[in-house]
Amino acid sequence: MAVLDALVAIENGRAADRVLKAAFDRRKWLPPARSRIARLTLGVCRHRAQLDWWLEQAGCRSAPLARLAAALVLIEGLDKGQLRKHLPHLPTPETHAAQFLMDHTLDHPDQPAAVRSNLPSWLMPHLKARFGDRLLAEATALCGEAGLDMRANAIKGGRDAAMAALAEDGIIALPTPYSPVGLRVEGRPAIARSRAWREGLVEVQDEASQLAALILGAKPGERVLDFCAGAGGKTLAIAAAMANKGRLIATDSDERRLTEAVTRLRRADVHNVTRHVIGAEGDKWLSRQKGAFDRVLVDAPCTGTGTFRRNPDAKWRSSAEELAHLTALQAKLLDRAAALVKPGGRLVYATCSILAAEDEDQIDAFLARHAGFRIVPLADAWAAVGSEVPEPGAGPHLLLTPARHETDGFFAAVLERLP
Ligand SMILES: C[S@@+](CC[C@H](N)C(=O)[O-])C[C@H]1O[C@@H](n2cnc3c(N)ncnc32)[C@H](O)[C@@H]1O
Repeated sequence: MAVLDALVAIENGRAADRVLKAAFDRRKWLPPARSRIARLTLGVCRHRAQLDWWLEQAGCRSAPLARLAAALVLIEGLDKGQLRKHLPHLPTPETHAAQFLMDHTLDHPDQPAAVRSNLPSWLMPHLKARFGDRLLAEATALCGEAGLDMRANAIKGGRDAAMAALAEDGIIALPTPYSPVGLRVEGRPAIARSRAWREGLVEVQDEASQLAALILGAKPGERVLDFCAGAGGKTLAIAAAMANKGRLIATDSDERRLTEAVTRLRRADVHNVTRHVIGAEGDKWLSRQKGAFDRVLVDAPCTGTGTFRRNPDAKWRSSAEELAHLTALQAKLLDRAAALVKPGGRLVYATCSILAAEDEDQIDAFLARHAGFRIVPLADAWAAVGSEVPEPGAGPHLLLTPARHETDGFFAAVLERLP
C-alpha cells in the first residue's frame, strides 16, 4: 500500500514531500487518490506522538504499520470491517490494538502536553519560554494543517489580474490580511494546472515568507543580495518589489537548489537576477563584494519549527543537537553577510523558526558583536510593506505564528548599517 511504503521511507529518515513526490512520479494516481495518500501519510506524521501513546496503552509496539492502523481508526474513524478492507493482512498484535482503539478518540486527558501537542519533548521548554500561557494554543495550531497562500506577481499585473485569472479556472482566492500581494486560496485546487500559475501571475508562497521579502524594502535600481536564496522563493518576491530594475544577486551553497530557481524566474518574467553558487565556508567572489549592497537578506537555514504544519515529519527529525549546530551556522552567516552591506544599507535576518535561540537571541548577539549596526523597529520597517496594511504585532521584530496570524511561524529582524 502506497501510504505504508511512504511511512517506512519517512521512518528511515527521508523527507515526506520527496517521498510522496517520488511515489506520485512512479505511478499516475488519479487526483482524489493522490490527495488521500498524502493526507493520510502526513496525518500519521502530524499525530505521531498521540498515535504512539495509544499504541502503548494497547500494548503494541510503535512502527509504521501499527501507526497506520491506529490512524485509520482514531483519525479516519474506520470500523472493524473497513479496517480489514484497507489492511487485509494486518498481523494479530496490530489487529488487537486497532480493536482496542475503536472505543477511543485521539485526545485523552492523561496525555502529557508534548503528546497532546504532537511535538518532540526536547522542544517543549523552548516553546514554554516563548509562549508561556499560550503554549497549548500555539502548539495545537502548529499541529494543524496549513492553508494555501499565493503571491501575486506585480510584474504580471498584480493581485487583481491574478484573482481574475484564477477565477477563470474556478479557483477562489481572497486577499490575505497582511501581505498586499498575498492571496489565500479556498480548498485544495490543483494550482499548477491553472493558467495563472503556468503564466507566472502567481507563485505559491506562504504569507509569512512574502512579508519577510517585503520588509527588506528593496527598491527599483538598487543592488540587492539574497544570500541564502535556495530555490528562489524570496528572490522572486524581491525582484517583483524591484519591478525587475536594478541588480538582484541570488547566492546559496547548494547548487541544486539554486538551479531549481531558473524555471521559476523564467515563468515569472524576472530578468534582473544573477545566480551565484558560494562555498559553505566563504567565497572569493563574496570577499570582493564588501560594502557593495544596498540590501542583504539572510533567510537562514533553521530548524523550520514554524513550518511543522507543512512538514509534520520534520518534527521527528529535529533535535537539540541540530539546534546547536544551526545557531552556530546562523551566527556565522550573519557575520559574513554583514560585511557586504553598504553604510546606511539594510540587512534582514529571517528564519521560519519560532525558537528564541534562532531568532531574537541571534540578533542580540549580533548587535553585541557589531557596534556598526542598529535595529530598525518593526513599525519603521513596516512602511516598506505598505502604509495601509495592519502591523501584525508590536515589538522590535516581526514574529508570526499559526495561532495568531494563520501563517507559518516566522521571524524577521531589520538591521541598518550606520552611515
Ligand atoms: C531557509 S532556506 C532558504 C529558502 C529560500 N530563501 C526561499 O525563500 O525559498 C536556507 C538556505 O540556506 C542555504 N545555506 C545553508 N548553508 C549555507 C551557507 N554556508 N552559505 C550559503 N547558503 C547556505 C541552504 O542551502 C538553503 O537553501
